[in-house]
Amino acid sequence: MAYETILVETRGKVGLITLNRPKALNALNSQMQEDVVAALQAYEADETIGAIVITGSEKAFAAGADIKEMHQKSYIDMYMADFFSGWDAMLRIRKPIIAAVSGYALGGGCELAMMCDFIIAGDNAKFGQPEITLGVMPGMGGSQRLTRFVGKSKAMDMCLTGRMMDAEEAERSGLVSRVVPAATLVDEALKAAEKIASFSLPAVLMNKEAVNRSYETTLTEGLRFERRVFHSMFALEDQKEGMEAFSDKRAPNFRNQ
Ligand SMILES: CC(C)(O)CC(=O)SCCNC(=O)CCNC(=O)[C@H](O)C(C)(C)COP(=O)(O)OP(=O)(O)OC[C@H]1O[C@@H](n2cnc3c(N)ncnc32)[C@H](O)[C@@H]1OP(=O)(O)O
Repeated sequence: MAYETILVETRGKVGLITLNRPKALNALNSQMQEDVVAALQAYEADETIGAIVITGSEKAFAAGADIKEMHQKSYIDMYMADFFSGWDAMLRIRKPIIAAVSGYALGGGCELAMMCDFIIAGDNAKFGQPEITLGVMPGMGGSQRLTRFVGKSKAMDMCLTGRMMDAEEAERSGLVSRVVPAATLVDEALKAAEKIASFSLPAVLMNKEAVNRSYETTLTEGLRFERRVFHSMFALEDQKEGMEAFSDKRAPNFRNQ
């Protein structure tokens, strides 16, 4: 399938989506939202794919929602279109998605990265929620997800001052899982995705679901959910294979069953 605003390549069991509006620093317009969601849904349906990486350019993962597309819209335009709600489809993707962030991840760019399952940052990455400088506030989840990642104090600081956080601070604050040299960012993200894709797909999906559940429920309910899902994994052939392979001192051969 051809996309207008992204490049899509398959590398073995990994889907790689590259945001591709370089002249606008990958500003996220409605077309890009449609393209990214469609590509993710295609990878979700593709049985050969075990994990997905989303990346941008060296200068910008994405410099935010497209201000030029938005700025003339009225309240009723935004409300009736439920503007940005198209991104919610990303949350229904069950396969893991890694954001590989180089350069600017601002506003909607930071929010898109946070919608992924984890973020690997290049050492040149800069994160921010600068909406306050435009007279608005985050609208793709920044005020909620950033607060969960980095805590109230830093999230307030970022949203109220609009300042950027560099890669080192982002790692220290828990926003990103690791920082790597910008030159090797995509390779490192692909390596992580290949590792995930080498495991049992149902086990991967259940791990993702359980970690995400911790954001939505109490500790008691989350622990109960984890135990039930863990028990259910003993119905998988891949559980037998994984544990037998350990005992036999050989590599497991997972069949996603
Ligand atoms: C989703 C919500 C609700 O949360 C809201 C948002 O996301 S609002 C957007 C938040 N993002 C920003 O406010 C960042 C805006 N961009 C910048 O501040 C700067 O571009 C920069 C600091 C990231 C980089 O500066 P510089 O290197 O000087 O490049 P520029 O010349 O400014 O940009 C190059 C080119 O890209 C266009 N651009 C950049 N960001 C956006 C954007 N968010 N929307 C639309 N277009 C953007 C910029 O206008 C330039 O294009 P031309 O004007 O030269 O055609």
